[in-house]
Amino acid sequence: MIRSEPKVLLVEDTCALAETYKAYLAPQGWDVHAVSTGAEAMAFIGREAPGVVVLDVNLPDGNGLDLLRQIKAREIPCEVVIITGKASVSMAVEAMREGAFDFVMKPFSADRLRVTIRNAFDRLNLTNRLQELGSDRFEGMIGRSYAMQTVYRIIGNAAPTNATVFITGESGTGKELCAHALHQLSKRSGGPMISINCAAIPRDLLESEIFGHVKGAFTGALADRQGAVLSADGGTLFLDEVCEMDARLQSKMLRFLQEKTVQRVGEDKVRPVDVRIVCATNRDPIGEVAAGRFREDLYYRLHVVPVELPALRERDDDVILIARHFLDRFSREDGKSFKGFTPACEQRLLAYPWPGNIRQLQNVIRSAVVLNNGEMMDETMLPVFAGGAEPAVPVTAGGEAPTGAGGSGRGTSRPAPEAIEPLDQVIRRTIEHAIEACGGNIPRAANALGVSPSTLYRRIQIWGQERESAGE
Ligand SMILES: Nc1ncnc2c1ncn2[C@@H]1O[C@H](COP(=O)(O)OP(=O)(O)OP(=O)(O)O)[C@@H](O)[C@H]1O
Repeated sequence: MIRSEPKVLLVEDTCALAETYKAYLAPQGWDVHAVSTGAEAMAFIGREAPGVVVLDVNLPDGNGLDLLRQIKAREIPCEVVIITGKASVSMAVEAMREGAFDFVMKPFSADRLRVTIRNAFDRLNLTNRLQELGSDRFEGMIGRSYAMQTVYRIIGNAAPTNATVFITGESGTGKELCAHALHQLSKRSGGPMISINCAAIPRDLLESEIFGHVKGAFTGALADRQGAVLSADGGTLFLDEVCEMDARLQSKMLRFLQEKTVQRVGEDKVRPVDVRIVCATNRDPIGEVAAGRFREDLYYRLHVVPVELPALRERDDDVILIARHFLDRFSREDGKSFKGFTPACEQRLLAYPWPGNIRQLQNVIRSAVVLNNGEMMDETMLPVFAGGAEPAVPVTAGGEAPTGAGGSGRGTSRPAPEAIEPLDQVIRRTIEHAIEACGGNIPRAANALGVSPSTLYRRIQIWGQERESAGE
């Protein structure tokens, strides 16, 4: 269980500076401790579990980045704020990529340090709330797979900052939903969020859609248009399919990012704007740069915090959680009485590769609810499976398939309904078998099963809790 006491650890080897920071933080009522080396810091963290660690990048026994990596590798539940000088700012940027909450550059005011630490505590509290909820939802996103937990953590860390976020992922993986989460969790959530799909707007109109125009600037400019950038002032601008911009627009975008000013088409006036950029693509942006279709300098300007959304087929059993959510929602909306999926149907949902990801899953379930009736949805109601994707029969570590699992493929003989083993039971037996076969080594068993160790730890925890509540 994550602890969130307002305990702050300062890791700073210059005594005078440590005392100054302590004095800065004294009025906040936090329990502030200072140590001067990385080794002392790790010992303190292990013993006292501070909520926030404020870390100088230069330490006598290594650098702050190494310490940050140790904290992250051990999954220690705390937020890390990096203190950096001008000379080591690139290390601080690297630290953000490695999961630091924020960095403050020397010299900084007492207020800057206090606000950053307060934000870090807010972030930690939010994370704790999510942990308590079992983390299967985050700002409208459903899923508790390891891959999605990582995404939630990056969103949570990036949201309160002004850093540009670059979201990649196949079509339908939730890139727009992710952009909304970033806006909602930011301090800009009271401001506007403007979305522009660069692929959906004709290329010759895109510039004025983004930057605006004045009446008469070109044929068809019948009235002034503010444009997305000015409309997003004080908020977030989401540029979807950003790789579709042509070369001219890419240069204009680069200038805008450098100067933070905007000039509408046909107007001399330059206006300052305060906009946070989130962009997304389902292309491979590096490939687009290599092919000369996307400017490298623009790519690096935009690619500050990358978020990679995994394909649905890479999210363990999230597909079931999401499918149940859609089944429930559409059943309610359409006045149907579906309560769940049959075990065989869930196996087919898990086995299917979902090339159109969550959008495809949503559409498939929507039409199945409209076209069918009953309490349990079975695989015959989902025509997407007619293509013949075989169900994912969990294979035990010994190599054999457990009895009663699967067998619902078209053309194979069906097992008797009473022979069907509940999916949870099949999964549990498979996992227990794998752990036994790997001599109790959970990471090795996870590797053999093709899931993350945290998936196994989570399941083991749940079984423990079930045993406890059953009084075993
Ligand atoms: N984790 C999730 N849980 C529940 N619904 C989701 C999740 N991710 C996406 N969705 C839903 O799936 C649909 C597609 O999501 P979204 O439009 O964000 O995808 P996208 O990656 O932006 O797609 P595209 O690349 O085609 O623009 C939306 O209806 C969204 O609400």
